[in-house]
Formats: sequence, C-alpha cells, structure tokens
Amino acid sequence: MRFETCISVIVAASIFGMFSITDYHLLGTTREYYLLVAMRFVVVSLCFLLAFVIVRWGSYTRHAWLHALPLWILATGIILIVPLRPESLSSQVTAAVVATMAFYLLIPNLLTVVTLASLYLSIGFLTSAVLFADIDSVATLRIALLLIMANIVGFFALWRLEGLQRKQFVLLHEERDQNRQLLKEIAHRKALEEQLRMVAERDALTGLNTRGHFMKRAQGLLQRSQHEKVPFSLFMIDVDHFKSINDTWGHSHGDWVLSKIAEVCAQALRPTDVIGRFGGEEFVVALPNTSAEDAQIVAERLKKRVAELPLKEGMSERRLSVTIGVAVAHTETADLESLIKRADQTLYVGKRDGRNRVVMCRERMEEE
Ligand SMILES: Nc1nc2c(ncn2[C@@H]2O[C@H](COP(=O)(O)OP(=O)(O)OP(=O)(O)O)[C@@H](O)[C@H]2O)c(=O)[nH]1
Repeated sequence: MRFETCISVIVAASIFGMFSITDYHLLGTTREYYLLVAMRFVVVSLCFLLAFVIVRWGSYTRHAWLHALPLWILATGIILIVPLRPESLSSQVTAAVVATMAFYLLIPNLLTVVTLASLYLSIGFLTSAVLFADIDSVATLRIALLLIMANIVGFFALWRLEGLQRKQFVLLHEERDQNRQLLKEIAHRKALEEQLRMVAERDALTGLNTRGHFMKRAQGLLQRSQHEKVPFSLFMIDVDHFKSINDTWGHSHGDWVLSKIAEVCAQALRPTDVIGRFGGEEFVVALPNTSAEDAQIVAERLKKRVAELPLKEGMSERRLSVTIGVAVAHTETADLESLIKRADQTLYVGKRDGRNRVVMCRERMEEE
C-alpha cells in the first residue's frame, strides 16, 4: 500500500509539474507564468517529500491521513491554477474531473478521507471558478454538475470496491482460521498416533518393547541372521522368587524392582540386541550375530549386574537374582516361536535346578 501510494503520488505530481510546458505556451514569460511555475514547484516538491515519508513511515492503518495529504496538496494546486490561468477554464474542468475520479480510485479503503479531499477539490475549484474566471450561472451549473457526477461515480466505485475487498478479507480470515484449525487437528492426531504407537510398542512399566513389538523386531533380526548365515541367540529371563518381593514389600516395590532389572539388562546389551518384557517378571532378549559362547558370557553378565543391583532402603537383607535360559539358532529353518519355546524350557530347567543361574539349551548344543 505504501509503495503503491508513493508511486501514484510521484506520477500524479510529475504530470502536474509537466503542465508548466503548456503554461509557458499559453502565458509566455509573464508574472502569472512565474507564479504558476513556483506554485507547481511547491506542489511537486511537497508531494515528492510526502511520497518519501509515506514509503518510510506511512502505515496505512495507523497514518491514513498521511496517505490523504498529497490529495489535499494536489487539490490546492488545481484550485490555484484557476486565478492564474482563468482563460483556460474548460481544460482545467477536465483536469478537476479526472483528478476527482483518480482520488477515489487511487486510495482504496479510505472512503471518508478520500471523499473529504474530493469534496474539497470540487467545492474549492467551483468557488475559484466563480470568483476568478468570470463565468455565468449556466457555466457554473455545468461545472457543478460535472464535479457532482465525478464525485458520485468515484464514491460508488470506491464504495463497491471497499465492500468487495472487505468480503474478500473476511473470507481470507475464515480460510486462515480453518487452516490453523486443520493444522492443530493434524498435530493432535499425530500426537495421538504417537501415543498409540508407544502404547503398542513400549511396556508402560519398564519402557521395554512389548511382547508383540519384540516378536516383530526379533523376527526381522532372525531372518537377517539366517540370510547372513550367522548365529542368533535368544534369552528368556525370569526374576527369582518375585512373588515374595511383592508379598513382602508390596506391588509398588515389586514394580520398582522390575523397572530396575529392565534398566540394567538394557544397559548391559549391545545396541543391536533387542529386549522385551514378555509378561509379569519375565524378559526376553534377541541377540543377532551371537554364538552360544558369547551368549553365555552376556547372560552371565546380565545375571551378575542384576545381583549387584542396589535395592531400596528396607530391602537390604534381600539379594535379587534371575534365571536365564539361552537358546541358539544355527539352522536356516529355525523359527522364532520354537526358539522361544526352547529358551523357556531351558529357563524352567534352571528354575528346577535351584535358580540364579544361566542354562544353555542342550538341544541346541547337540545340534551344533
Ligand atoms: N509388582 C508386579 N508384580 C507382577 C507384575 N507382573 C506379575 N507380577 C507378579 O509376579 C509374580 C510372579 O510369581 P511366580 O510366577 O510365582 O514366580 P516367582 O515368585 O518369581 O517364582 P519363580 O519364578 O519360580 O522364582 C506374581 O505374584 C505376579 O503377581 C508386575 O507388573 N508388577
């Protein structure tokens, strides 16, 4: 808006200044001519100055009057031409009519401000014509009617334009609101999806993979190991005498113990290993590219870390322990379900033999 006003003012003022050429042809180097040139110079200079001010500081909403000021200056210039060149009144009437229409069309959305400037031009011009151009009543009426017509046409054109622009503005805002609403909804849905994914994939108590998610990830790892022809190991880990922890200190302590065991186990594994909570106090670990010997070392390490876990105050007389059943897949036909079953059976051998131990699946060893 600032830029448009600035350009319009500069163009209008330049055209106003260029009329000095016709002034010279009409008046020659007379006193009136010099007065006219001086007046035009003042008007053009003021307009250029205002154009500069508008482009720098002329906020259209806060300083609307600044945008209207050049209109008043140009109107004053047009009014002042009449006493200096009264014999060319007819061409000045045309200029006044064109200027009135231009005022309405060049400054949008400021109907009151523009109407006042245009009325000032029309009334001032008519008064000046009556006072200085020596016109009869018919000519006065003709000029008045022309100016009234220019004002009415300009006023209604701007009024309609303003209405349309307002409607467009409202629609634009509605559209923006809807878009904002839509973006909010999308973000909300994404957050919900993320929450759902977390619920489906992460165990709420320990933060480990849920059984379903573990199965999915372990299946992928097993297939990859089989494809690359590298060994794949699987642990089933069960906390020993966990029921008595719950019975002695309550479920909240039991929960705390579970989350601590999950934490140390997860920390003791490689980033490529996958650990999940299989249910209750049972955990499962998939170790790709891990031989039976390496798996046993890792399982012993887990067992040791759990045994070293510092317990809560009041639980000090108790030491934690886990039993781990390890199964290893070497053949390309081994499937995850049967591997888990074997590790589970091995775990129960360990439980039967006194707990707090790592037991390797014999069946697998023999197959090897
Ligand atoms: N606090 C807590 N307890 C759980 C949770 N899930 C299962 N349990 C309890 O874990 C206990 C498991 O008991 P059992 O299956 O008898 O096993 P155990 O006492 O560890 O005995 P062994 O495995 O034979 O050494 C049960 O009392 C369950 O209620 C849980 O999320 N939080």
